[in-house]
Amino acid sequence: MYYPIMIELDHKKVVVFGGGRVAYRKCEAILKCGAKVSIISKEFIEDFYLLEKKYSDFCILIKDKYQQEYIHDCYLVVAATSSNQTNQEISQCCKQRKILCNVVNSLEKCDYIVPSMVRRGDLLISVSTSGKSPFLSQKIKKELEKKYPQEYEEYLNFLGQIRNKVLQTNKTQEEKRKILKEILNFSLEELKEWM
Ligand SMILES: C[C@@]1(CC(=O)O)C2=NC(=C\c3[nH]c(c(CCC(=O)O)c3CC(=O)O)Cc3[nH]c(c(CC(=O)O)c3CCC(=O)O)/C=C3\N/C(=C\2)[C@@H](CCC(=O)O)[C@]3(C)CC(=O)O)/[C@H]1CCC(=O)O
Ligand SMILES: NC(=O)c1ccc[n+]([C@@H]2O[C@H](COP(=O)([O-])OP(=O)(O)OC[C@H]3O[C@@H](n4cnc5c(N)ncnc54)[C@H](O)[C@@H]3O)[C@@H](O)[C@H]2O)c1
Repeated sequence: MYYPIMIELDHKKVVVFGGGRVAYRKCEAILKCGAKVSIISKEFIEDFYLLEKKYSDFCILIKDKYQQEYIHDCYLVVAATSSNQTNQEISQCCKQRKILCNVVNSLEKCDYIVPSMVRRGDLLISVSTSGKSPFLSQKIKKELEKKYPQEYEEYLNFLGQIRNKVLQTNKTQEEKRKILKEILNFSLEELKEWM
């Protein structure tokens, strides 16, 4: 059974192998979290060059085939080449160096797997099928996107502000808990009026 965690990637060094659609999806998600990403591949799809522009201080594209020297002093690795043999070598190298590696073509070789995600600011809803059906994860994600629209970002920010205020009062622990639970019965508009 998998144990879910949220990893702080800000300014951490991540190495991704592969320059296709799957590597691109992984890189985009990792770059959004503020990591420094080196991407090594024999070829890159066009979108990578836009990504390199957008995250110029955080992203470097290296046109080369896999070599183990690239796996040095890094925090996370993604093996996303189309060569099963290469992905396996990357996985082995990471094991020796005790670096966590995601292997996109082999669940068994993964030290960690990536869930499907709905982000609304600081609200993160993630879905995983433990590798059984990534398409089901994607389907459930789409359902959740409808149930939790963009407004949840502002709503959560507001709840956070109210929580800080309530925690600063000299009410009892029990009273604070009661208020923080009850405010969830109100919509953003109602809370704004109330404040
Ligand atoms: C959620 C998402 C996140 C992401 O990739 O960031 C993700 N896969 C996504 C899409 C997707 N993946 C696949 C297809 C093609 C259709 C199909 O085959 O079903 C599509 C659809 C598409 O591409 O649109 C095929 C596939 N996936 C894996 C294997 C290898 C294997 O099973 O061993 C193969 C077969 C490869 C082959 O045979 O060639 C493995 C993994 N894929 C995972 C995550 C991890 C488990 C997540 C979970 O528990 O559900 C895990 C274990 C490892 C990992 O990658 O972390 C992302 C949805 C993005 C979104 O939310 O929109
Ligand atoms: N985990 C997932 O979510 C998921 C989803 C779909 C497919 N897959 C699997 O992911 C893999 C990649 O899929 P894709 O669509 O991105 O493939 P792709 O063929 O578009 O891209 C593969 C990339 O790997 C590079 N490459 C190949 N050998 C290399 C080497 N030795 N060193 C460096 N780079 C090398 C190629 O140049 C290419 O850029 C496939 O094995 C596929 O089965 C995984």
